Amino acid sequence: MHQQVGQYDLSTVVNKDTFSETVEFRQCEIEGRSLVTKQPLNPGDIILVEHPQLRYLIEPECRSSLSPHYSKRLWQQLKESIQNDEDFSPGVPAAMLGYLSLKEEERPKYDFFYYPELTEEHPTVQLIKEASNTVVSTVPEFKDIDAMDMAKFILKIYGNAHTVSFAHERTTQTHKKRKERRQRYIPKFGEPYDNSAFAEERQVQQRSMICLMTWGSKFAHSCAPNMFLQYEPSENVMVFRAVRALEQGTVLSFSYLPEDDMSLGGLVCGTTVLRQAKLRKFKFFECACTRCSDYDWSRGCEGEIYYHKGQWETRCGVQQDIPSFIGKREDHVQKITLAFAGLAHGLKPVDEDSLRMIEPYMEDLLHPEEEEEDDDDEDKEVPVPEHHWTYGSIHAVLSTYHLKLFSQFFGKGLAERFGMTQKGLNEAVIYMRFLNNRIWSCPSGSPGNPMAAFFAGWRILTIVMESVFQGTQKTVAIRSTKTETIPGNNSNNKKKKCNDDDSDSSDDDSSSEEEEELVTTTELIPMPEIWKQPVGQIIDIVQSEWIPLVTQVFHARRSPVVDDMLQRINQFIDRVEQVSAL
Ligand SMILES: C[S@@+](CC[C@H](N)C(=O)[O-])C[C@H]1O[C@@H](n2cnc3c(N)ncnc32)[C@H](O)[C@@H]1O
Repeated sequence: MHQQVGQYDLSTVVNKDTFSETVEFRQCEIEGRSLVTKQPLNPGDIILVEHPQLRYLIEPECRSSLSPHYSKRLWQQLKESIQNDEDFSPGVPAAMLGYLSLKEEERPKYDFFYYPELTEEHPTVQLIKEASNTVVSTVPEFKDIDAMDMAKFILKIYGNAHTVSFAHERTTQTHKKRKERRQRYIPKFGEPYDNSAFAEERQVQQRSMICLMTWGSKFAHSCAPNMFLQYEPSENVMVFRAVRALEQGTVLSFSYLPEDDMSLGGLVCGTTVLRQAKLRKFKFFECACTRCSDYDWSRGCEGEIYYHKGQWETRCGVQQDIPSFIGKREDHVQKITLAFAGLAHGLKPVDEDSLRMIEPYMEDLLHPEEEEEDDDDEDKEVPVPEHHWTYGSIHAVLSTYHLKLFSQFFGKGLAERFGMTQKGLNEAVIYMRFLNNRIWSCPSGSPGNPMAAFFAGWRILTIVMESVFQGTQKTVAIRSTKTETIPGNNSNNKKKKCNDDDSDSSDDDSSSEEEEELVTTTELIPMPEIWKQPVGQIIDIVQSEWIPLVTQVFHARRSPVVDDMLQRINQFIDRVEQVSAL
């Protein structure tokens, strides 16, 4: 089967011509029906721009065009139908509301979507069937619904839809005032670089929405995908771009696991076992992508032993200490690292006790204390291997702790006295190198996931940038006289004059005080010598790898979010250059 996409409905596709020229619809051996390139493509080429066929909020809070049937009572009843499984709350209730909003005549459109057979012994299939039966027999709004048709619809959502997060700004009185204050500051101090204080003040919440795409759902999944997808809320379109050069006849893929997940790369940076478990549970298939078929590089096995398809393979001899990390202890370390990452990155509130534990706990994972010789060798703790993904996450958490959390809780002065910034910068270098060596590309030479590595690294880079900005400037208060605000006058000279006046304040003429006001301004100060090496190493990675990749991938169609990221990186590099010259 080689079919032209034009034989089907292209009404949701924005770039109909290029989409039809670029891809064809084929039955592939591993991935089933898929979209395959009809011609060679370059990184950044736009493959598909598509409006969702259906979209709704995952967690609605009021009745709106995105959830026309919402009511507090109904939502509660639907949630109760799946109360035994946390993983599915609120995905299933939201899909049920989505089904309720479908018009009868729209239903045939959903025949084009793949779903697993209802007879499958798959736990998700069973759960969705049971929940649908319960709701139809107990909730009045659903009494005329065919339970099995709704179950099929929910399975189609799970199997095919995309979850997109978008910024949602809350506008309460306080926030309005804060916004105004921020606007007043911008002309004085410039745009803040993710100054998280401002980010919190703005109260921009991330909301999640389900988008079902007619054609976007036909692409295969890969953990080392050849496309990157991004939702653009301003146009309500999903954009699929090539991330590397592709030959004619290549199966197009994106990652069904979110790559722009900023919680340190999430699953895409995790082990094959974790990624496959998630895809099995929510997408109903065993992933057979190149990264899942390769050795499991994120398990930290190098040189001698490889974890491959559930068992150890050796080339030359056995290294006992590496496998001993896999298993119970590995699971434990993963859980702890992820919990701390959640705290460190503001996903959960951090209490002081956990904060105090972060550093010693992470250090102990990296360098476990030597235990007394024991008969029971099996329980002997080994350091987290250098190439295990949790090793990367541990350094990301430590970097965040040193650069941000410590000073937030115990004060900036103390942090500086303890050399926290330098420690944090060193940790950031280790993490960013880890991402580039392990996730960006696979050590076997097969492609990795550079976009996921970029987004995971961005989380740390913003913290690094913020620390360097803060550490290379100081705020000084100066007196300024209103009468001196002559257009075209050099403001620096003006400030200098005021300072000079200040130094001789004993001679101040008190009659002029009425005309003076206190103004704050920032002055650049040199970067501490010991920061220079890690900051230079970070800039090397960003300049040699990150900027070229992102610029290439987004060149044909710009993205406001990515433009903003690049602009902030460039401002950071400029700042480092400026203060180096001081
Ligand atoms: C969203 S659908 C993709 C379109 C689907 N092939 C169809 O016929 O409509 C996802 C399904 O495609 C197949 N698939 C996609 N990527 C795969 C992969 N990396 N390994 C194995 N199967 C894959 C699986 O059957 C999966 O359930």
